[in-house]
Amino acid sequence: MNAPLLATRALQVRAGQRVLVDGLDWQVRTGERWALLGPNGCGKTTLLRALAGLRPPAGGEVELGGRPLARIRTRELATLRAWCPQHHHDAFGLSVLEVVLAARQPYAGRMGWLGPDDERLALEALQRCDVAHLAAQDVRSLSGGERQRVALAAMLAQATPLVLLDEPTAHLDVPHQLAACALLAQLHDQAVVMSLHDVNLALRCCTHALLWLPDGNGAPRWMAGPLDQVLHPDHLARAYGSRMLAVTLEGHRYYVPAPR
Ligand SMILES: Nc1ncnc2c1ncn2[C@@H]1O[C@H](COP(=O)(O)OP(=O)(O)OP(=O)(O)O)[C@@H](O)[C@H]1O
Repeated sequence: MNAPLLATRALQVRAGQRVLVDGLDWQVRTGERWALLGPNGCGKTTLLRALAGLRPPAGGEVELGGRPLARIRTRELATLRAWCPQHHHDAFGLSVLEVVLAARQPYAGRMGWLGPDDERLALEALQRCDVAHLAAQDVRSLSGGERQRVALAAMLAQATPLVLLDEPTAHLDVPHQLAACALLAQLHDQAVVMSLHDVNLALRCCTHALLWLPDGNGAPRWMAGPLDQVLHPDHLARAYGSRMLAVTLEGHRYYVPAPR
């Protein structure tokens, strides 16, 4: 088994007075795709931001490639992990190609110049995300789904060993959700951690899951492991407070909420 790329040790994450994650010991390896699952407000985004190095943990540590995240400088960090947030705020009228090229900036030479290879990689990424035809368009004019696919293209262009995505399929229509899943499933040389609301998408494109479970009193527990161990109907019912039925259609397993 290869060494963990991302590891947390006794990780604690808080938001205000709330403890969202407590004592999390967890490891992510290259080739694995983890779904972060749990109800609204359980802490998926806050945990992802802590893993990305965008907020300090309240306790414990995050390690990337065996090094404490806090000791990795910003520029190097940008070559090690890509962060694809849930919301995109575009302040300037950059073209779509310029936005994706910005993801190549960590690899720029001393003068900050990008080369023809960077442009080729950016264009390839746009093509893989079905937005090459928008390359010259002002990023502020895109639809929600188009903007999301441009963000995925930027993530591909950044070419980092670790990819962290917050609800990457939000805003996408069903064919593009499936295409995004297929794309992420091809990233065999990278590790992927993504928050998702759709358990069935997780079943389709992930190998592992980290599932929020309520704890009667005190901090919640996050259950980590291979998908088929974690995504059990009983666990999902505890997490979401709603009974789930497992069905098999054309050889694929799906979960549907039971009628109340
Ligand atoms: N500074 C803060 N002070 C108090 N509470 C906060 C603060 N920041 C975030 N929270 C709360 O922390 C909780 C976790 O938020 P987070 O965005 O991580 O949840 P999430 O699981 O990603 O939710 P969703 O599925 O709705 O996107 C929320 O209840 C949020 O209101």
